[in-house]
Amino acid sequence: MSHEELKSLAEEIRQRIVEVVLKNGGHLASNLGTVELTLALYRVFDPREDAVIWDTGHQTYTHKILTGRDEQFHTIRTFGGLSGFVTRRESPLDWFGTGHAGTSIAAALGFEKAFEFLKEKRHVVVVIGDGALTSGMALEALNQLKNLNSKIKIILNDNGMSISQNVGGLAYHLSRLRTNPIYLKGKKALKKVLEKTEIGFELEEEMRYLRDGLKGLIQGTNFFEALGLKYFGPFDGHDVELLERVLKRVKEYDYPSVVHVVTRKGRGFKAAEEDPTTYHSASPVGKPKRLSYSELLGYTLSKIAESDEKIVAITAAMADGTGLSIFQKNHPERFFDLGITEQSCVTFGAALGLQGMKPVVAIYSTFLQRAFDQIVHDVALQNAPVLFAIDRSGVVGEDGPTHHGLFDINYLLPIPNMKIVSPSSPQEFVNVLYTVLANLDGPVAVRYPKESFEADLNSLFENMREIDLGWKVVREGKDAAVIVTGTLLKEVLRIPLDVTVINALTVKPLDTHVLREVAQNHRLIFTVEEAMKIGGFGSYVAQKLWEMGWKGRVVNIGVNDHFVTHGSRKELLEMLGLDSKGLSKTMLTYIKVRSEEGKA
Ligand SMILES: Cc1ncc(C[n+]2csc(CCOP(=O)(O)OP(=O)(O)O)c2C)c(N)n1
Ligand SMILES: CC(=O)[C@@H](O)[C@H](O)COP(=O)(O)O
Ligand SMILES: [Mg+2]
Repeated sequence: MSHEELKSLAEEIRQRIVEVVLKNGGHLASNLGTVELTLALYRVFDPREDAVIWDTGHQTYTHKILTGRDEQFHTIRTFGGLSGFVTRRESPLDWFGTGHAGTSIAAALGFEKAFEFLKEKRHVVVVIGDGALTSGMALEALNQLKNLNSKIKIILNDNGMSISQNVGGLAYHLSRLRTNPIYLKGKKALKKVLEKTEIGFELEEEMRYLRDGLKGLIQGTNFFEALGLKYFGPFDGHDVELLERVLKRVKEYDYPSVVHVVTRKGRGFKAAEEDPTTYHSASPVGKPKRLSYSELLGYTLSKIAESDEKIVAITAAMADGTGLSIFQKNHPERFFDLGITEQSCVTFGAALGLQGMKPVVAIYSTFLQRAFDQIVHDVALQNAPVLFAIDRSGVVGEDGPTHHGLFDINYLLPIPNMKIVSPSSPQEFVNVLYTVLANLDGPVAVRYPKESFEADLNSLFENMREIDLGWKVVREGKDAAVIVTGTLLKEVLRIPLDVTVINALTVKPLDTHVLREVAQNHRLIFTVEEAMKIGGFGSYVAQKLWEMGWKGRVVNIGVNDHFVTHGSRKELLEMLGLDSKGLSKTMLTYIKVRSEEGKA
């Protein structure tokens, strides 16, 4: 394929991505940045033979289009359609499934060792973004490459951005490499040579020139070389021909190598180039804008922090997603973005809390999984006052199984000192934050879903007050009792059955007073939660009921023991039987059984 043909193929792919993502939603900016890089990569490495490991996996739409999924591409992120991430369920050319950042280099090392044991001759290539590179996992694995005699090739896709501006010392180092005049001069020089000669271009010499030039200019250490890796670049990541030549040469190297390529997030789509943060994870066009729980967190914390200067907020590279960018605008000196470092965020929060501050660590439920040990060892064991704002708790929708927040109740429940609260409505959410921050004396997790709603902020703040975090009986009925935690309360209240409904605001501790009363008046109790059933809220309630010596039947409703696919949140709740229709059906079945048993 000629250079011109490649260029027009890139353009065609780019247009297709824009068209589909504007309709389905998705990671537009990141994908527009990797079109040429992917084309060059697959002209040099064969993903059927060589293990190509994508970090995070949100930038792989061109990879999908080029690896046999062009026809289904229009279904991406829809229920039953292609995943928005890399998954082995979808293609053998998706070598290593991902959705969380930072796993690629450790996985690549594992593949490389396996190929050595199996005596298979394959190259192992990583594509990792500058944001993902700052995560602990990536840095830990980078540190092992030399030690393990690795030869993996790492393509560092540097666009200067995580979801928002990339932060930290490494980001600064990369920006210095990117913006140095030798690179800019070298880029022009390379271009000239390429224009003049089709063959015989000694790229290695050019690369050496760049490398040595950079070394001198940077005065001191290149981070990658200090770790014993060969560093090449930076190169223009939108120049397919140049990248192809670079990769061909690097492929032959017997060293672990980093090829630093510079790309532009949102490339070719003006709105995304100008605002890559908004277009990082774009909503479908035409979706009405409502207030989300994340934004409500940002507004509420900003408001409370006006009169409480102890409050500080911490994010792991998700300032916008968690709504903390709102807090950042209002209280910039009390906002911390530590990059993709969930573990560090939790430990940083623990220490702040132990010194009398009121840290709010806002992390998506799925990413907080990374920091389990820090929650146990640094926070709970020392009873450090930390408010965990656990966003995207429950099913998130289109991002699918790597991103659903279905395990938080289950991993937090057994931790001593930990309190867990699941508000059922925006007003309750505001009041819970207010109450918890006014009384913060140990770890408290507040979990809320990826949901939006019509809301009047003024009215929410007018009604903001300290509340009792105990359970409330919100409806009386005779056929059964339903104890529900979180925003599924609204689904339960739509059920056309004669049941008592209890809003279980706290998952831990259980409100044993209300539970005892409910147990006295009912022989059938349902628990409802948007979380895994095994080891969840329902099991905890059941355990308490047995300990009380209750003799009735308890039925736990939640997510069964399997991973949940992608689709809209509505479709998934329906599929899981967690919407009012599904809940009603399950409950009716047991109510009938119970009444038959009563007759017998
Ligand atoms: C462990 C973890 N934390 C946070 C995220 C959310 N996240 C997804 S992509 C991203 C930014 C990644 O930046 P980079 O690797 O530079 O990729 P780019 O989008 O810039 O191409 C973040 C923070 C994640 N996927 N995994
Ligand atoms: C790839 C990734 O992990 C994030 O970009 C995530 O997809 C964002 O999710 P939200 O759109 O729910 O913020
Ligand atoms: Mg980036």
